[in-house]
Amino acid sequence: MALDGKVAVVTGAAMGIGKAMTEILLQNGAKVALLDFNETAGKSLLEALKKQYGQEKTLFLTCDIESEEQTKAALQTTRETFGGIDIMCNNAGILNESTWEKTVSINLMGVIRGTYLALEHMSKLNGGQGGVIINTASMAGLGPLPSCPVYTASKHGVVGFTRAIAAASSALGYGIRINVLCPGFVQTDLFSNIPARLGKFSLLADATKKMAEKMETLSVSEVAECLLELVVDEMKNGEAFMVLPKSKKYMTFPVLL
Ligand SMILES: NC(=O)C1=CN([C@@H]2O[C@H](COP(=O)(O)OP(=O)(O)OC[C@H]3O[C@@H](n4cnc5c(N)ncnc54)[C@H](O)[C@@H]3O)[C@@H](O)[C@H]2O)C=CC1
Ligand SMILES: CCCCCC(=O)/C=C/C=C\C/C=C\C/C=C\CCCC(=O)O
Repeated sequence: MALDGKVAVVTGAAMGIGKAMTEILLQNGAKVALLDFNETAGKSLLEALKKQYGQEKTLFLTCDIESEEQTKAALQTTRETFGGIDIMCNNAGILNESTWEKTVSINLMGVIRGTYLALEHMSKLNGGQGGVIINTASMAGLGPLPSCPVYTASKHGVVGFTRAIAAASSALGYGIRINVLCPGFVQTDLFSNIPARLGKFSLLADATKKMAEKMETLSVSEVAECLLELVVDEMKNGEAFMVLPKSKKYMTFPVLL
């Protein structure tokens, strides 16, 4: 898919990986609606992006993806402002093993919500133009991160949901490709204050830091490059793309049928 003139939505766009995704989409000619519940960071980023890319290329919408009403309204406003939605990046996520229900609600339910609401605008069965949806999981969606059982569960959920809805999209003719990104450790706010995020597993903080040192960390722009690959490559549907500093690979899974 060529990005010039296309319309993208990025959740969790104010900081970290979402910010880098927003920037790479803009650099490649897309218009981007930035959704985030951090209004201060979102508005400040918007101001900088408008100076760099022009007034008409971006939009910031305060949106908590836990809220059906706010997410629905944000997608409607994006469509009314830019004329449609071609690319949906369900990226917002948290890591907090203490408030574990919230971790599941944002990381898994937020991705499902964002996908279903985007399909209403994008699916060819609803009169949409088709397009591509990219969900952000993690390497913890492919294997266990012992210090973060609930985060791990939420990310496995994102991988499973994405692969199944991608197969459904293909079988039912939605005209939408749906893929999932699975990065290793990335230098962002989420990857800071680790003991405080782990709750009853804080004793495993040192082991987690050692694991991250051994695997090495990614920059946000390395992850954004992989998002771009999944967006532009028309052959990619239902893929789980594992991204590490020195290697990236499309995962293979057991064939069930
Ligand atoms: N940093 C890392 O090591 C890795 C992160 N990931 C995933 O990448 C995604 C982005 O994470 P980072 O950029 O690292 O985190 P971050 O903490 O730097 O940025 C997350 C952004 O999402 C927003 N956000 C959080 N909850 C939200 C909600 N309910 N509604 C709207 N916005 C919300 C935050 O305000 C923030 O702007 C997450 O899904 C995370 O699980 C995946 C692999 C590794
Ligand atoms: C404090 C931790 C921050 C967590 C952020 C995050 O999502 C990082 C995850 C990094 C690694 C995930 C850990 C375990 C994955 C294990 C195995 C994957 C196996 C893949 C394979 O090749 O089969």
